[in-house]
Amino acid sequence: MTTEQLVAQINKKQSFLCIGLDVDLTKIPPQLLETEDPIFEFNKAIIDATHHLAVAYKPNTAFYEAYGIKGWKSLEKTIQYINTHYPEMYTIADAKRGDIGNTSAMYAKAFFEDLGFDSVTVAPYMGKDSVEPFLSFEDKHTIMLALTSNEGAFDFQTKETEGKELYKQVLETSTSWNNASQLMYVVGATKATYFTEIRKIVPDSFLLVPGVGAQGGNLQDVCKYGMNNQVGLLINSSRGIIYASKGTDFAAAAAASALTLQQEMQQILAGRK
Ligand SMILES: O=c1ccn([C@@H]2O[C@H](COP(=O)(O)O)[C@@H](O)[C@H]2O)c(=O)[nH]1
Repeated sequence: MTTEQLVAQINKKQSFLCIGLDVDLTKIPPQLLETEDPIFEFNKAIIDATHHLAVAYKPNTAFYEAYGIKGWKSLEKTIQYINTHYPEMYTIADAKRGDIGNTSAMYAKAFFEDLGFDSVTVAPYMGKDSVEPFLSFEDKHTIMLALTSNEGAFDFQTKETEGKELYKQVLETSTSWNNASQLMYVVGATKATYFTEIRKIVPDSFLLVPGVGAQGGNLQDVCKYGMNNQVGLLINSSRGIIYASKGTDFAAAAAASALTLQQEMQQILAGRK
């Protein structure tokens, strides 16, 4: 999916919500555990109930890899289900990959070609030659960690070297890489006050923003400081939506939780006019 197609979906749905599909078998309704593929059945119900309220789905691969081959199969079935039934949805493999060039090329092939995701998250620590193999795929985005939502972000990302914080160096340097227009960046919702500085460096880029909901990030603040004239934000909530209820009403409860965020987003979008 191109950036233009993503922006068109945001305008059409009046939503820039990304729903995180982080399936933990200890948290899903017990009756699903009796099915052959509980992870997929859970995802399918959530997707069918929420696709009209969101523009993106983000399975974090850790939640699938944790269950071995069965988990990877569930991930494959989930992305195939989205691509077949809701091809307008933007998909993010939250895998945080990145390695020497030839290895990164294989990661890119796995997520873009084999699984068919629109984008993948990548760690910037190994630099340009570890990220560019992802960027060489047409109409695919590479979402690089910039300033993460966790407390540990302050261990390295905000530390200064040569008078500049590391996350700013990551942002600035990456803008010169081949196909940099296909980069997006992860910035945590818990770091709302940093968005002004980030927008000075990457005014036009999309930012994937996790941390709303369970981690306590504030949607209004993120939008106030981080929104650009194309919206430029994908706000992710995982646990806050998919575990809204553990009962048989889990999909309806997820939809209600997604609706609350979508309505808040619609109001914010209306306020920009
Ligand atoms: O800085 C980051 C980068 C990634 N994540 C991931 O996003 C979701 C957040 O889940 P919630 O349940 O809404 O807290 C999860 O997959 C994280 O691994 C992040 O939180 N922060």
